[in-house]
Amino acid sequence: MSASAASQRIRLQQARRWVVKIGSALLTDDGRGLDQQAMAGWVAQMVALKRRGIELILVSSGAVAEGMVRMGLGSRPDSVPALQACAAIGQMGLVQAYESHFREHGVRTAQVLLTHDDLADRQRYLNARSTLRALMDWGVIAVINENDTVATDEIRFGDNDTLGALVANLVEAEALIILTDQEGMFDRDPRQDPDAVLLPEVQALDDRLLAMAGGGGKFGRGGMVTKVRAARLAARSGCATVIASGRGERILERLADGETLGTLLLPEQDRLAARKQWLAGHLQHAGRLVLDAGAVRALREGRRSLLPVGVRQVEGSFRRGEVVACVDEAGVQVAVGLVNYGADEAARIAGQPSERIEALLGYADAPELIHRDNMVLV
Ligand SMILES: Nc1ncnc2c1ncn2[C@@H]1O[C@H](COP(=O)(O)OP(=O)(O)O)[C@@H](O)[C@H]1O
Ligand SMILES: N[C@@H](CCC(=O)OP(=O)(O)O)C(=O)O
Repeated sequence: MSASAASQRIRLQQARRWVVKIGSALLTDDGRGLDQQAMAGWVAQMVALKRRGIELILVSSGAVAEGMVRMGLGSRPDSVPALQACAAIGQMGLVQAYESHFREHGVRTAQVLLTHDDLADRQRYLNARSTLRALMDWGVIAVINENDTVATDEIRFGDNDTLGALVANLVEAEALIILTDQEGMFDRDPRQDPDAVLLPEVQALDDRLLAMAGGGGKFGRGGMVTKVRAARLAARSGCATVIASGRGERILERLADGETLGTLLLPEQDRLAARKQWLAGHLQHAGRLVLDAGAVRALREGRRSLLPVGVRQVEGSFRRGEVVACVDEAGVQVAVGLVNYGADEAARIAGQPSERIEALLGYADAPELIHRDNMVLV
C-alpha cells in the first residue's frame, strides 16, 4: 500500500516520546500466566530506550488474563462482575512484576488506572496529563491499565488499544507502539489464512484497513480492528503507530534504530501541524493575556514564543495546559495557545524576565508562557 516503506521509519528514530502498549495474549503467553521472561526483556529494552533519552509510558493489559490464571479459570468469564474481579486480582500480579523488573535496573514505576470517561472529562483529562508529565519529568515509568473495577464497557470488549491511543493523545506522544502476538498487520487475519501478507507501511486513515482487520484471540479481545482504530485516533495528534510482534528480538530498540519491522501506520499530519490545527479550532478560551507591543511584534513577525516579560495583564482563571487567547492592548486577538502556567502564576510572573520565574514562584517550569509550537497566530 506504499512504496516508501523504509523512508518513514526515520520518524521512529526521531520520536522522543513513546507510548508502548502490550496486549494480554502476548503478556500472558496466551493465557498461561504472566510471561516473566518476556516481561524482563521488554523492561530491559524500555530501560535502554530511556537511557537514550526517550520518554516512555507503558500501557499494559493482562489483568483479566492473569486473574483468570490465579483463579484457575479455563475460559474468560461471561459475567462482567467476574471479569472485574479477575482484573482486580490480576492487576496485583501485573504491577508487582513490572515493579520488580524495572527495579532491577534502578528505574521507578507508578501505577495509573484510567477509564475512557476520565479522558473525556476536561478536568480529569488535565489532571491525568499533569500527573503523567510529572512522572515523565521524574523519569518514572507509568504503567497504565484500564480501571476495570469502575468501567464496564471497556472490560466487556477488552480493548486497551484505544486506551493506548488516548494516552498517546494525552501526552502528545510521537509514537504509539502496539506489541502483539503477530508480526504486524496483515492484509487479512493470518490465523485464518496462512497466505496473508504483512503490510509494512500504511496511512492510518486508509479506510481499506478496517476491512482487512479482524477480531482478536481468546485472551486479547480487541484484535486488529481496535489496533487500526487506535492508530487512527493517535493520528489525530500526529502520532505514528507501529503494530509489531512483542516476541521479536530487541524489537523496541530495533524500531528506535529505524528498522523496518511490523506495520507503521502514519498520520496525515505531523505532530506540530495536527496540534496547530486542533488549537486553531479551539474557539473557547479559558482566559486572555494582554501583550505589550514588543511581544505582539515578536509573535507576529519573529514567530517567537511568548515570554512572561511581554505580558501586561492576565485575565480569567485558567490552569496550566489550557487554551488562552493573546490580545494586543486594544483587545485585538493576536494568537491562541496552550499556556505553561496557571492564571495566578502567570499574573505573578507577567512583565518579568524568565530568569526571575524561579524566584517568584519557588519553581520554574518553562521559560516561556506559551511555547511557539503550542501557538497559532490569528
Ligand atoms: N489483518 C490482521 N492482521 C494481523 N492480525 C489480525 C488481523 N486480523 C485479525 N487479527 C488477529 O488479531 C490478533 C491480535 O489481537 P488480540 O488478540 O486482541 O491481541 P492483543 O492482546 O495483543 O491486543 C492476532 O492474533 C490475529 O489473530
Ligand atoms: N484491562 C483489561 C482488558 C484489556 C484487554 O484485554 O486488552 P488487549 O489484550 O490489549 O486487547 C486487562 O488488563 O485485562
